[in-house]
Amino acid sequence: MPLVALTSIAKEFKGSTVFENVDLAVGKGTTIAIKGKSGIGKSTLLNIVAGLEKTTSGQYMLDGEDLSQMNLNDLSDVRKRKIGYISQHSPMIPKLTALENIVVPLWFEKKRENSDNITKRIEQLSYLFEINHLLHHKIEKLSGGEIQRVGIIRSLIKEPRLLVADEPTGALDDETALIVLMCLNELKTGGVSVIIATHSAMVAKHCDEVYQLTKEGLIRETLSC
Ligand SMILES: Nc1ncnc2c1ncn2[C@@H]1O[C@H](COP(=O)(O)OP(=O)(O)OP(=O)(O)O)[C@@H](O)[C@H]1O
Repeated sequence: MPLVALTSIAKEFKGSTVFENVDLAVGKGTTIAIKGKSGIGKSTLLNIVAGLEKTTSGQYMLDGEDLSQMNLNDLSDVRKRKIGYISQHSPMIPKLTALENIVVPLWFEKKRENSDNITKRIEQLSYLFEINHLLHHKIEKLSGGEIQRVGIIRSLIKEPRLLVADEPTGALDDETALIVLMCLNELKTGGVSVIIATHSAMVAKHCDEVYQLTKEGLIRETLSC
């Protein structure tokens, strides 16, 4: 069973159709790139996948749960349990350290997880993403690529099954973007599925599957070697 299954998804804003007939199946540990011209609806589609927005019609199954039938409260609960989200500019608190920013999502947890487990997870991820030496540095002193890696670790702190990334490398130069991409690809080994909206051919090249979003649905591209 795929982790994500979208069937005939359509989205309208005030009666105007953004897209329709969107079908997508995302396996565990798979990275997916969604391309498409500006304004076609990539962010809207990712917001739906991230549980931030409702579909107008169609079915969205995530890990066996039907998100298309849920109200906003239940969607928020699924988001907390199963979905991580990053965008082009991960919002950070500049005067706090990288580590303090990473644990912000845990401030709002009713049930606190064992802090040894959290510390271990942050250590592992920060070594993996090569920012372990920066954990106690203030965010305002870090580069864009370093901040983006802090953002990815923060989005993974609650061990989501799915990471939704809206133009995660859009504000970075190619070299830094590649480092961030490598980090995202590393998540596959832990079974996390990643869906990335991007304009970048380089980003798409590093994903397992690439799709073009059109008004009539998603079209899979064949990858050339
Ligand atoms: N909340 C909203 N209310 C009304 N219209 C919206 C809303 N959000 C998005 N839209 C419209 O939906 C369309 C798709 O927008 P979206 O941001 O998803 O496109 P995109 O493909 O991500 O664009 P870009 O590549 O430029 O970021 C646009 O025409 C936009 O104006």
